[in-house]
Amino acid sequence: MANEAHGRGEGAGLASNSLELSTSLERSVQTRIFKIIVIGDSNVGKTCLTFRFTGGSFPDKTEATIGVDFREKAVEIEGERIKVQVWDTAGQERFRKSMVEHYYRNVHAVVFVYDVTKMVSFENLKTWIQECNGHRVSASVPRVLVGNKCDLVDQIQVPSNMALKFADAHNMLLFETSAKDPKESQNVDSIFMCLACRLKAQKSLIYWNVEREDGKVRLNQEPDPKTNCPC
Ligand SMILES: Nc1nc2c(ncn2[C@@H]2O[C@H](COP(=O)(O)OP(=O)(O)OP(=O)(O)O)[C@@H](O)[C@H]2O)c(=O)[nH]1
Ligand SMILES: [Mg+2]
Repeated sequence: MANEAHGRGEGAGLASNSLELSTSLERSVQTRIFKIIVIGDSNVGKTCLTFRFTGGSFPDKTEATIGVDFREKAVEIEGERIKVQVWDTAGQERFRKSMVEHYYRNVHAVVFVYDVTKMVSFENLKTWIQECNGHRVSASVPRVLVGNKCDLVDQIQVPSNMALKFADAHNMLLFETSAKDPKESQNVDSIFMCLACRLKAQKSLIYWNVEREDGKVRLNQEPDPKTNCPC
């Protein structure tokens, strides 16, 4: 009897375990991952911006990024849990050469960054856009422009109207912000959240995270032209 009772108990345990497993599997299968790459000259603050978004703080010290650093943040948009995977790329040519193909492969959105206190970093945006276009990034992949280091008010070289004109000409939204200034942290978040909202509406740009299975599955659905993006 004792064995029987024990046996029954085990069975119930198994059932609840498998229920838990399937629920967690379902949750993980349903998590979409959006790959967003952050591009721009060295020293413009790409690492600090991605750190601010994913970690909520400004790093005390950074070193030039070598290759790429990945940072992830789970966000919830209209009740859906989404993983925003930020690819913080190297600005220095020697540290990025071998990685460039990987940056652009299956990218969902691109963030171009310049430093508002360095005109040359703004002028170089043309080259970054050319590189991006050269890697067959589709026109439907959303792109935004970010002018960083706005806290250095006395040193600003790139006027807002010039940046806005450039952004308009390239069909991008412009964010002027500071990774350093804590008061700007919401603005930094909105760069990535705005892109995530747009991507959520584009059903073709979906990667499902099948954590317990081999790799990721790409779904080929038609894009949904309707967007709920608030920006
Ligand atoms: N004042 C100010 N300094 C910043 C800001 N963002 C970054 N910095 C500083 O700018 C320097 C470069 O920042 P990083 O984030 O490492 O630059 P990066 O674009 O990642 O550079 P690479 O990895 O070489 O491509 C660091 O000394 C940061 O502290 C900002 O918003 N304001
Ligand atoms: Mg960096």
